[in-house]
Amino acid sequence: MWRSKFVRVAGSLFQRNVCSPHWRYSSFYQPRHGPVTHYPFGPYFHEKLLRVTVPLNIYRTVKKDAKSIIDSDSPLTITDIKQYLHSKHIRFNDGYCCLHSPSFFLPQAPEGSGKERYELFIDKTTGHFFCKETLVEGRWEDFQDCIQVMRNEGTTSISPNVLIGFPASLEEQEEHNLEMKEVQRIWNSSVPFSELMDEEVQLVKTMFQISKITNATLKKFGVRVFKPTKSLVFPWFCVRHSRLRGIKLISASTKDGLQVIYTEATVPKVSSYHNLFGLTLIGWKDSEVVLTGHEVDSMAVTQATGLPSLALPRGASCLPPILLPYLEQFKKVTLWLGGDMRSWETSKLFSRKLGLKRCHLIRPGEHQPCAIDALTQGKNLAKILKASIPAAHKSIVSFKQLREDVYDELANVEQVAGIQWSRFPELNKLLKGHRKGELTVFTGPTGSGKTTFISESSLDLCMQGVNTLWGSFEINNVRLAKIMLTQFAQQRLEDNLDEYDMWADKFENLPLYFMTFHGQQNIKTVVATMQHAVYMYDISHVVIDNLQFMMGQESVSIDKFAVQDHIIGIFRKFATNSCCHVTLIIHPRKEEDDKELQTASIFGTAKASQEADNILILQEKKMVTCPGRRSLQVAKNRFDGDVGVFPLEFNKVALTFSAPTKLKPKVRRVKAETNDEPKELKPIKPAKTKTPKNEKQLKTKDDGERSEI
Ligand SMILES: Nc1ncnc2c1ncn2[C@@H]1O[C@H](COP(=O)(O)OP(=O)(O)OP(=O)(O)O)[C@@H](O)[C@H]1O
Repeated sequence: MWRSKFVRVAGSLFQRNVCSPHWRYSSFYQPRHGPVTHYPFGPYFHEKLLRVTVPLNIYRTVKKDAKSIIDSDSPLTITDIKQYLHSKHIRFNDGYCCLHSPSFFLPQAPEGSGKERYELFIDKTTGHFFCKETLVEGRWEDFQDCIQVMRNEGTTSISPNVLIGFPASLEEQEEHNLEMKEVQRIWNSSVPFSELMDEEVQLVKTMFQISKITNATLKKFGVRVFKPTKSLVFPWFCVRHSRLRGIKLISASTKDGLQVIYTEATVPKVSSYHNLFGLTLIGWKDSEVVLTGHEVDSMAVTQATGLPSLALPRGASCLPPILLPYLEQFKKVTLWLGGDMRSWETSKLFSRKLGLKRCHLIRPGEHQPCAIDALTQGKNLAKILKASIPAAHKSIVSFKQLREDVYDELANVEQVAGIQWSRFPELNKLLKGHRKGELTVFTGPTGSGKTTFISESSLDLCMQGVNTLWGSFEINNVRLAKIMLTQFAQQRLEDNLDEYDMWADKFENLPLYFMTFHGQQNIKTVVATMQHAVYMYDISHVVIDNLQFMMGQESVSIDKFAVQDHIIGIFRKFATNSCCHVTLIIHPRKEEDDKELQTASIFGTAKASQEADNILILQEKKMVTCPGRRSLQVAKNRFDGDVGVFPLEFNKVALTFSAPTKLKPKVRRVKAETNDEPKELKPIKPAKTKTPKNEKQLKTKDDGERSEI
């Protein structure tokens, strides 16, 4: 569907093709036929990523379209941004994550008058800009457009309404209005603690384990109680206008009359809920902040220490770059995201995003739990904060600096082993868990169900909060999402269409993103997109289906295995540097009818197999007596060396491989010879130049043919 957007700039209407990567001003307008999308998050890669949810933004509309692919271009760098600003004589200060510039959406104070306010923030990584005063935001291209318009008009400022010319669709507007009504309704019917009876206050505090939080603190942070659902209500106020923008509800319920379960809900939905809880209490002179993962932790910190504290909107799961401008004023940021190893790992990653030099980390441990627990246990929070360690590390360290880390690994064996699959306990037994920074190579015969299996296993992790990015080059995103949704609902939704919205609503809230690539792709572009996704959405698991789509088809004379090794090396480096797990699906290089696949069936040389931390093979034949049955072989496991095989049962209705709980399959362990070398690895001579007969015909499944190599 072809749609255009119109932007009203300084009184003129310019047609804008938001799909074009090079669109600038009207004279640069390049019409291009195809679907139109607009993503507000980044200057370059925004059209290569697709989230399941549609973030609602009143200034911008965001459209989902699986086919919105743009040609490759060189990524934006901080040097590009600075050079542009210099060339246009735009003043700026270098901040931690952003460049700060006087906002051209406000009347400009004369240079050197001392009245200039550097309220416009330009993200150093993406070029995305945000004016804290007017709340106008946009892409780097939009920034350049505004400058161009001002130059043409001979003005030094521009109306903030310039970017409001992108109307949201009626449907989105309606959804937004409904959400705001809901926010107001819940807020108006919620009760401040001061209006509750003493017994009620005690009951609520006991239920939410916040007995040590005083009524004064709850009042200061504006927390209320919504009686109909027995929930705590945390407000999201706009800092500028004190307007209510959203709410977070935390409800408590009991399971089996014993265990208390807390559930969280936000309006608007999580993807657009960008509240830094506590922001309204921050003064412009504050130069130090404690960043926590939960609202109650922030309240505990402020109450116990008097220090400003902010809570991230989605806990330790992500730090959306749109929040970074609000953290620029702080010279010291202490990350105290929780009391477990996962929060610790995340705080190390977030400190990279925030600027290592200003970040300090609280190391979780028995004596340093999360802030609310520390308060409840009567610990000295100021002392814990004082013991925080600088995030910046030196290139050379001694064991003295490592000893605490080593102790943590020994004392938290389960957490170090990674996230556990809930649908595949056999994988937990062999691999022990899913860990950040590893490279898993997955193979299996053509059409054996590789995509189906990895789809379910990645969904399993995603449902547990692992931020996941799919690069599906073979089947399009609609088909992939359909498979995942079926696996999520564990039923044939074709026969239960009335349940579609209910499942889709739940599915939409998963931290799941798709690259919009399809067919052959350049590895550099793919990796750059992955890097962007890690920055924007804190992705910790990337699935690539499959490597053959990055191999290129032009030159038949190139040694294909050398290319494959090279690509595996690139993914290895990405996994390590970005602390992100990469699962790479690879077609086997040879399939012989009567033989099981081996590690050597995938790789050209032993070097490539050494790069992988885990090697998984979906075996189709011979492993079990019943023909057509599948089993999963863990052929390499660098974490602890355990390898083995277990049968898989395919459920055609739910498209799942996970066995029903009653019939859990048994794992057959195979002792690995070494940790690093797969058991059945044989030295293989690199293949010569001959291309397998049908390799040249590599096509996407949507081209109507299966990929065969
Ligand atoms: N164990 C199984 N038994 C029968 N059908 C299966 C099984 N696993 C998957 N399928 C079905 O086979 C088809 C192909 O599955 P899938 O695309 O996952 O295979 P693949 O190994 O990724 O294929 P390719 O080698 O072409 O990439 C799908 O329609 C899927 O539902």
